[in-house]
Amino acid sequence: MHPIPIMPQPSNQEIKEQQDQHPLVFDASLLRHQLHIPSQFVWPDEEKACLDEPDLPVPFIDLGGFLSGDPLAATEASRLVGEACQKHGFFLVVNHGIQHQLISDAHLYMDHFFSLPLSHKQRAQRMPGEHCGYASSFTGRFSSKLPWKETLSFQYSPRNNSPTLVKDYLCDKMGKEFEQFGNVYQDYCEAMSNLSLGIMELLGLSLGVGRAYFREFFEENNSIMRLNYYPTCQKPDLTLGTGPHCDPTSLTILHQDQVGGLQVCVDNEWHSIKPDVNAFVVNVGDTFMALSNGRYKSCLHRAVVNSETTRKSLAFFLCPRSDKVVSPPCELVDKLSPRLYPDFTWPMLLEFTQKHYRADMKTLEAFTNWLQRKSTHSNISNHIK
Ligand SMILES: C=C1C[C@]23C[C@H]1CC[C@H]2[C@]1(C)CCC[C@@](C)(C(=O)O)[C@H]1[C@@H]3C(=O)O
Ligand SMILES: O=C(O)CCC(=O)C(=O)O
Ligand SMILES: [Fe+2]
Repeated sequence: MHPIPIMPQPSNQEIKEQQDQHPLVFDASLLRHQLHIPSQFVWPDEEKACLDEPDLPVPFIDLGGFLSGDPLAATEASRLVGEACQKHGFFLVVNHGIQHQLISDAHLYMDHFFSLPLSHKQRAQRMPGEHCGYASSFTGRFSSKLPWKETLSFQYSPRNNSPTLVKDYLCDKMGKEFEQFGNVYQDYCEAMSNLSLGIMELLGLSLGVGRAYFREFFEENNSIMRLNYYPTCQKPDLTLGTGPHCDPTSLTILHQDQVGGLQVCVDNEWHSIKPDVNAFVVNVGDTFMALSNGRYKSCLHRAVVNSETTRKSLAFFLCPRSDKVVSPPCELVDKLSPRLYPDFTWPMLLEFTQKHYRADMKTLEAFTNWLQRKSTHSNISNHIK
């Protein structure tokens, strides 16, 4: 019989020294057991989260009547949506028409993907400056306040442009055996895009620009789907799964699993959003805030992690087609409400968040200043020519 070699286990001090000397790799299968949290993952005191913020009692908006064409139900749903968007920019929807099976498949296939060994997931490695692909935390991208999460992101555009974009991307990166995996997310994105167009009708009604206005604006969208996977962490009060931010995108439709961890900031207080398997959390992002000329708020939120259970969320980020100019309809601009943001296109804001600025709670303000500086600069250079 051969003796089984027993590897001596490194002490926490040794782990700390090793990590301070070698480039950081977020391998969740190892890091989730470690008592020492590398300093790059430790958030400053003023941004540290409390894991059990009080639940926010938020009303569920029932979309059943609206989706089946009842005009009175549409008026009521748009009133509730409008109220929530003016106040804090997020709400929950139920009876949304998305098959329960599709949502549970989307969660199940996430488990398959993120349980793969790191090297296998890295076949889809996100490239510097790009927003799509697999990222194990953002170790090569940022050097501090790293998020305790792994993500897989991909682009989505509705059917007539590219009916198999999602599936083709995932199969191309991960191999042919990921065809079923690709089909699930292709279908999930299509369902999310349709749901978001319905919500755009409610937003249009509530803002008084008509039901069709934003639906048409977003009909051909260039959206992003992101799978967020938050491994357990031995010191969850030091870290954050996703730091405090407003989504730079237009509208986010999020499905969180039953673990809990999403928190939103309302009137300067953080609150937890209790998971509900039947509900989607919807939030306004910076691009829609600009489109509504500031009438609707881009919602400030974050995600915490815990020491017991891995958490998952599915985020669909609705974004305008690349060539659409983000400019509010004339009904939302007048003497009392002058233009708050300059015209821009989604690729300009996306590039800003991928190359110049890490998205946080001030992205839209920073982007506006950046655009204004750029335009002053180019006016000066044109003048000099
Ligand atoms: C366009 C995007 C950038 C981020 C992914 C989408 C929409 C939300 C952005 C993000 C989640 C905001 C918090 C910071 C961020 C770096 C993250 O923690 O993932 C952001 C995403 C990103 O830049 O990759
Ligand atoms: O995981 C969550 O609950 C929130 C994630 C999030 O805010 C994001 O991906 O933008
Ligand atoms: Fe977000």
